[in-house]
Amino acid sequence: MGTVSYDALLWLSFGGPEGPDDVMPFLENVTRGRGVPRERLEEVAEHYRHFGGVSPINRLNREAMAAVQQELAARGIDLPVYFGNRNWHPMVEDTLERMRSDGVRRALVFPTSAYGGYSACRQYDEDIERARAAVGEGAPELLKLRQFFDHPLFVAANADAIRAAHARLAGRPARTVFTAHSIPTAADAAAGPPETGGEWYSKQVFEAARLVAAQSGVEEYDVVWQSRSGPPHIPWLEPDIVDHIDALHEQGVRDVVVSPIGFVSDHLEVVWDLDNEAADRAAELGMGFARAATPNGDPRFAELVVELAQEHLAGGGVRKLSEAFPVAGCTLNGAPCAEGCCAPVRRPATS
Ligand SMILES: CC1=C(CCC(=O)O)c2cc3nc(cc4[nH]c(cc5[nH]c(cc1n2)c(C)c5CCC(=O)O)c(CCC(=O)O)c4C)C(CCC(=O)O)=C3C
Ligand SMILES: [Fe+2]
Repeated sequence: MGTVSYDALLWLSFGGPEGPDDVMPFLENVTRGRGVPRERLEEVAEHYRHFGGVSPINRLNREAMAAVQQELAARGIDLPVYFGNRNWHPMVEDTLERMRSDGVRRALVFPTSAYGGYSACRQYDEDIERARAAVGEGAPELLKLRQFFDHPLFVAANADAIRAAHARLAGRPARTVFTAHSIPTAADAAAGPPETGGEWYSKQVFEAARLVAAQSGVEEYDVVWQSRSGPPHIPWLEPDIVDHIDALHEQGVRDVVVSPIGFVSDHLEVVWDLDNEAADRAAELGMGFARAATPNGDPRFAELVVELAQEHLAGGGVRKLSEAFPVAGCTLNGAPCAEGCCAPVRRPATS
C-alpha cells in the first residue's frame, strides 16, 4: 500500500433521471436484459413522476462529492473527483474518456454501495470493465475501493441517525427496523466467494444492523427488505417492509423507526418506498413512524470516503468493525474478488 500513486477519484454510482423525459430511457437502461416485467416498469415510472421525473440521487451524489473534495483538500490530498454512473448521465464511459483526455493514468473508484453481492458490488466491477473497454487504448487503471458496511464512520453515522429518529418520536418505545434493497434469493446465495457458502449480501446487512444497533443502544430490532421487483414466482429476500409494518401492528407495536441501512443516500427507493409507501401504511394503522437519515449528508460520510482512499495512499490504515468478513470488493480494472464471486444469476425471460 502507498507505493502506487493515483491521479483522481472516480465516484461511481447508479444514476437517476433528471426530468420527465429521462424516466423511461433510464428505466430501460437499468432493466436491460434483467427480466423485469413491463408493468413493474410502468409502476416505477409512476413513482418517479411523483417527483417531476427527477431522482434526488444525482444531486445528492454531487453534494457528497463536493464534501469529499473539501475533505481531501483539508487533508492536503490532491485528487480531483470525477462523477460517472451506470444508468444515467454522466455515464461512466463518458467520464472515463474525459479522465483519459485530462491525463489521468490511475484512479481510485468509490462505488456508492457499502455491501457485497452482484447488484451492490460486482455490477460496479462490470461498469469499470465496460468503461475501460469503451475508452480502449490509454484507459486509466481503476482500483475500486472496498466494501464499507462495517467501517466505524458508516456505523457511527447510521447509529446517530437512529438516535435522532427515536428522539423525533418523543422517546416512545419504538421498534427499530433496518431495511435494505431486496434481491433474488438466488443472487444472495451467489454473493461472496463461492467456497464461503455465499449469502454475503444478506449476512453483511445483518452484520451492519447488529453493529449499528449496538452503537445506538437499540436492543430489539428487525432486518427487512424493500423495493422488490421481478416476476412474483421468483423468490426474493423477505419479509417486505410494508408487510412487516402490518405484522408489527398485529403484535401491538405502536411506533417504528426505519433505518435504510442498505443505502447511502435519499434516492427514490428511500423517498418513495419508505417515506411514502411504508410511512402511509404506518399512518393508516395509526402507528408512529420516523425514518432515520441516510449517511450522505453526514460529514462523516465524506471522511469515510477519504479514509477508504487513504488506505491506498501513504500512511493509511484499514478500520473495520466486523470480524465475520474480510476486506472485500477492492479489485483492479473490474476483476472479481475471486473466481465466481458474486456472479450474476441468469434471469428467466419474461413474456
Ligand atoms: C442491492 C441493490 C441496490 C443497493 C446497492 C446500490 O446502491 O447500488 C440498489 C440500488 C438502487 N436501485 C435503483 C433503482 C432501480 N433498481 C431497480 C431494480 C433492481 N435493483 C436491485 C438491487 C439493488 N438496487 C435489483 C436486484 C433489481 C432488479 C433488476 C436487476 O437485477 O437489475 C430498478 C428497476 C425497476 C424496479 O424493478 O424497481 C430501478 C429503477 C437506484 C436509483 C434510485 C433513484 O433513481 O433514485 C439505486 C440507488
Ligand atoms: Fe435497484
